[in-house]
Amino acid sequence: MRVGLTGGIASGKSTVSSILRELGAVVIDADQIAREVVAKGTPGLAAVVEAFGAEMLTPDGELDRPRMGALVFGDEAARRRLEGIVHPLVFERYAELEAAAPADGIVVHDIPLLVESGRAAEFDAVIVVDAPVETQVERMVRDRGWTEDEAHARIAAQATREQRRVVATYLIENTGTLEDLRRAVVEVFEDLTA
Ligand SMILES: CC(C)(COP(=O)(O)OP(=O)(O)OC[C@H]1O[C@@H](n2cnc3c(N)ncnc32)[C@H](O)[C@@H]1O)[C@@H](O)C(=O)NCCC(=O)NCCS
Ligand SMILES: Nc1ncnc2c1ncn2[C@@H]1O[C@H](COP(=O)(O)OP(=O)(O)OP(=O)(O)O)[C@@H](O)[C@H]1O
Repeated sequence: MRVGLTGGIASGKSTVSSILRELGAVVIDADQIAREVVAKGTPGLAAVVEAFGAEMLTPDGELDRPRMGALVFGDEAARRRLEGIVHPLVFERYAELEAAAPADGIVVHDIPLLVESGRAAEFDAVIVVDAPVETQVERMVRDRGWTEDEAHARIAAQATREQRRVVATYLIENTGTLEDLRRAVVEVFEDLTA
């Protein structure tokens, strides 16, 4: 069964995907693939440098992620340009991983931009992790050291909570404790495997 998992930034999506993995699901993580395709020395990173310049590299030759983030989340045209380079590479790698995934069992597709890319209908079920904007911002400021403005800029580049809710087969409202979250995920998993 192909299950989509999505949620706004810092909504708790990675926490949900790791609980699902523990419960026995296979998880394909789009954020992780998006990092791999621009790892040091890849053609993907070379294409990014060609488009945005060598100043987007760290002295070690890695993508300077904070710098790239500061550019693209303040400039929509730049973000679209980066997505135009990275997303086709992600799709390619994604297709390989998907072909290698088990045919039975639960395969969770952890895709932050699932709604933005209009792909919800491709899945047998979609899990949406939702948290209030204030909670998202609080977590980003605490965990990533961003300013509130930087946190809001990321949220502004994404679908709204309402847009995500309409595609949800399962809506997990992550407003309680981590224990509450785990309970909600177990419930969803049990329903998926019933
Ligand atoms: C700009 C980059 C280098 C910033 O890196 P950084 O380490 O700060 O963020 P990271 O990649 O860990 O992403 C964290 C979260 O940001 C959000 N985010 C990332 N890219 C985008 C985007 N293009 N649009 C909206 N939100 C995004 C997602 O919620 C994601 O979970 C990086 O996010 C990137 O390469 N983005 C373009 C590729 C992309 O669209 N990835 C998203 C899933 S395929
Ligand atoms: N219910 C909760 N109570 C307390 N902390 C939580 C809860 N849910 C998630 N967190 C914490 O909030 C932070 C963000 O969660 P997580 O990394 O799962 O979000 P995410 O949606 O995957 O974020 P990103 O979009 O950045 O990948 C983590 O430090 C996580 O431990």
